[in-house]
Amino acid sequence: MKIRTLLLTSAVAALLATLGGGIIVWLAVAAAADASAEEEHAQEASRETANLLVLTQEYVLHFEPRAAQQWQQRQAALALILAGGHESPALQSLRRTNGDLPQVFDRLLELPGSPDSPLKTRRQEFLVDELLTATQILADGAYRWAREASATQMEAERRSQHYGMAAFALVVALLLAQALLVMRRVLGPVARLGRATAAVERGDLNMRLKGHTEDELGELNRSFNAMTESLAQRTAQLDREIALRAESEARVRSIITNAPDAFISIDEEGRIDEWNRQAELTFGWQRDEVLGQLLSDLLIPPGMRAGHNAGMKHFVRTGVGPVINNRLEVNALHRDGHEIPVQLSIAAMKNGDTYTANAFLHDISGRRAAQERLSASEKRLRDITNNVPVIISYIDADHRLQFVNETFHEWMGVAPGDAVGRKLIEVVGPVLHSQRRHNIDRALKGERVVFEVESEMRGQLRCLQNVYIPDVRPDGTVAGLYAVASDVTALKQVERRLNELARIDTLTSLPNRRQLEEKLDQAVKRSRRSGRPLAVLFLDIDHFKQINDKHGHGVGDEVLKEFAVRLVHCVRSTDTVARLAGDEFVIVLEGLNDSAEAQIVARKIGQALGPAFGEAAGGLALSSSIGVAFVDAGTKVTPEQIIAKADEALYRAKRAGRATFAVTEWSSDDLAP
Ligand SMILES: Nc1nc2c(ncn2[C@@H]2O[C@H](COP(=O)(O)OP(=O)(O)OP(=O)(O)O)[C@@H](O)[C@H]2O)c(=O)[nH]1
Repeated sequence: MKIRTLLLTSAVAALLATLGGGIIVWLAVAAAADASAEEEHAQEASRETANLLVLTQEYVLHFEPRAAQQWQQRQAALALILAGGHESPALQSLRRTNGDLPQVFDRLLELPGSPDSPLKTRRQEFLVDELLTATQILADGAYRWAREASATQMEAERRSQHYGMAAFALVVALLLAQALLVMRRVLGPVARLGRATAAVERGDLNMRLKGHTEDELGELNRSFNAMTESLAQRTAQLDREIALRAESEARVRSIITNAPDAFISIDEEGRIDEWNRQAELTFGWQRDEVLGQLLSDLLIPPGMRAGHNAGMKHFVRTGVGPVINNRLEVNALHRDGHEIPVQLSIAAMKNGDTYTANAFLHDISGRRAAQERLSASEKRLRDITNNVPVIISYIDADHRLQFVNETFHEWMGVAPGDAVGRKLIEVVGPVLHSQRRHNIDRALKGERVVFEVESEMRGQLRCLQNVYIPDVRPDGTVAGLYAVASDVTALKQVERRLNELARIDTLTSLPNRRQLEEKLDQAVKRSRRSGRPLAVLFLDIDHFKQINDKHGHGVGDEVLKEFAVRLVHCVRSTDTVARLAGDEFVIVLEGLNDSAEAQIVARKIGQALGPAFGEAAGGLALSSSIGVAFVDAGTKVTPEQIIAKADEALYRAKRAGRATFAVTEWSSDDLAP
């Protein structure tokens, strides 16, 4: 049952009981009052009857009229008294007795004052006696009535007291029962709830109440449990959030403390309220020294303070300013008075109606010095690149020129300002571009390329040695290429000359062994292509050693020179006459029809040597032995094999007595594989 219903029911019961008890008590009290009034009435009647009896006795002694009058008045008053009161047999008897008295008294009055006869005397005595008896009876009756009324009144009073006590006891009992009920059903659970609430207040959110009755306290218990459960969850959630926030704050503080940049925050008055470790390192002030100090006094150079303070005033009100949310480079004061270049980032923080600021300051002294060093280095590099006689350029992956030096300007006639940013083909033209395109592509694929190319630049043919170096990013992709082009035209000419010299016999100006090998190789290939045979004649001056020995090496040299000239005259211009070494010469005859033609040439040489040599050559007559190797167009032999065959034939000619020639006989073993 609901407590409210229970309390209401018990209250109604108590009320009804109290009401009933009250009515009973009231009735008892009323009865007692009634009995009391009756008792007073009876007492009064008793007193009056007693007085009447006294008056009667006085009257019957003297029979005075005044006494008679008083008796009558008293009797009438008694009649009036007896007329009231509760009807009862005793009262009715008293009324009757009192009502009979006047007749007796009147008869007594009717008697003369002094009886004059015994009869009268007797009659008077009889009437007196009757009157006294009746009055005495009346007095006795009134007395009894008074006693009875007094007993009745006492009984009524006692009863009313009993009823009052009983009602009081009932009310007390009911109140006690109700109190017990309240204690059992309300105060106990409320006390437990109070203890549980106190426990919750102390922070014990695991407190749960047992006893899930269906009354209000049961509901309250459930609500309390739900509330503590919710509180526990909410508290746990809050704890987690607080922990997360604390962790986040700790992280932020750690980041700020250990930030590589100086972190400074200022309040709306421009006073410092945060100063991290890097700020200490950068500006030389310790955190404890600067907290509460004006930023402008510590960090702003004197010349900038007025502007700073004006800007601060505006910023504090509006949250905006030229330095807010911008990255600027400014100068700040170090503790020792020197200025430090710093990169400044400021964020505004709204704080009620005003704004405060958080600033990160990064000391860029090192960077600035590095920039200056870099600029100087770049300038030096530019000076160098502009003054070296090579083209230095950078071509990006899109084939656009991103750098060219002054030499490029000089050779190509395009100023760096007109070349940078444009496609290479637009700057150098399609011809030069096509000469380089393949190698550019190779370099852009990551290959270091070195190549030579001859290009006409501003009407001048230049032989350029190019080095393309790929610009490889850390991830392996190629951003572009560095191109270095050196003009090796002069070098090439020297090289060509050296090459020629290396392939020419300096004494006779004939091709030497090296050039002979090249020319023979080409001749063999031509022979195969043309199908025309060729022949190689291997010549050696007979007894040349003796010329040297007899006439000296100078004469020997002259002999060799004139010998060479005579050989050249014996062959066609398309043939090759070469000096191998010492007095050994080789002639390559091309475009032959058969071996007979080679033999004809051999004989012709023999005849050409017949006349005496010039004066410088000592006027000598000499001869030569010749080995002839005839090579048909279809014969697959190598130049070395041909030379060897000719040498072999020469040996045979020497053996045959010199001043003659011998022709090679090829066997199948001689064929090249
Ligand atoms: N003057 C001169 N002599 C040279 C030169 N080169 C080699 N000789 C000499 O040429 C000579 C060659 O002699 P050989 O061919 O071996 O002998 P030879 O006397 O010709 O005898 P045969 O060849 O058997 O007839 C050597 O004495 C070399 O010193 C040169 O450039 N100038």
